[in-house]
Amino acid sequence: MTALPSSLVVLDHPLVQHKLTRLRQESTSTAGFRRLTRELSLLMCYEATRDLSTEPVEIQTPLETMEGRQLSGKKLCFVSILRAGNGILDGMLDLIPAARVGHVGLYRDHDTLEAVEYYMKLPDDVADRECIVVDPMLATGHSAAAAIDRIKASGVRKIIFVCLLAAPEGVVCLSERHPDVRIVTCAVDRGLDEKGYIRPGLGDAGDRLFGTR
Ligand SMILES: O=P(O)(O)OC[C@H]1O[C@H](OP(=O)(O)OP(=O)(O)O)[C@H](O)[C@@H]1O
Ligand SMILES: O=c1cc[nH]c(=O)[nH]1
Ligand SMILES: [Mg+2]
Repeated sequence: MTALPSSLVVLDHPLVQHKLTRLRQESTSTAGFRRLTRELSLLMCYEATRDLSTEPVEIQTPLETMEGRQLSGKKLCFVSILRAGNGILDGMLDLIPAARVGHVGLYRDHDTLEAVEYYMKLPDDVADRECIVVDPMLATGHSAAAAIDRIKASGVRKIIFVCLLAAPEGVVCLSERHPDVRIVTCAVDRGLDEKGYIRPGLGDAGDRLFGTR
């Protein structure tokens, strides 16, 4: 059994596990897969943002004034790893609609399993923001590690990586290349097969989200 790092958070909440099980099922339709991904994204966003800083704010309730709390500092930036990351992005933006968004376009070379970059656009002031990087799958970890290399090169200091499913190999790879990055996921599966797919997994997340296969 691979030793998993302390930077890993696995959401063992019953709602998360129920929805993840439905998501994995081959019989789940494209529409169902999208809806479940969105719902799981809300729950993952809740966990990923638990350390955001807040500040006091005086407000008026219908009955009296009180001191509430509001988020402080610069707003968040979500970074979606294209294309499957966009399925998670939708749910995250439901919860934090004012967040900025960056995109890193990567695909896995089928033979080498290395990440190949084809697009990159981050907000100009991304270096002043905390980034939550989203991609449904952490398989070998090459895509996530390459995306985070590029985001760090833009000066970002705090990054959290959020995915639906992880393989132990991907968790180890990402935490070795980026030990400072917290990983939030719904499950860590058994491992990778010879084609680099997560087993038992859920198949190709991009194809299931967008109905391309
Ligand atoms: O950890 P890794 O081994 O790098 O694999 C994970 C990557 O594979 C999938 O993307 P894919 O290359 O299928 O692109 P897509 O999102 O366009 O389908 C997935 O969405 C991740 O980005
Ligand atoms: O199992 C896997 C591995 C990488 N990408 C996917 O979409 N699924
Ligand atoms: Mg894919």
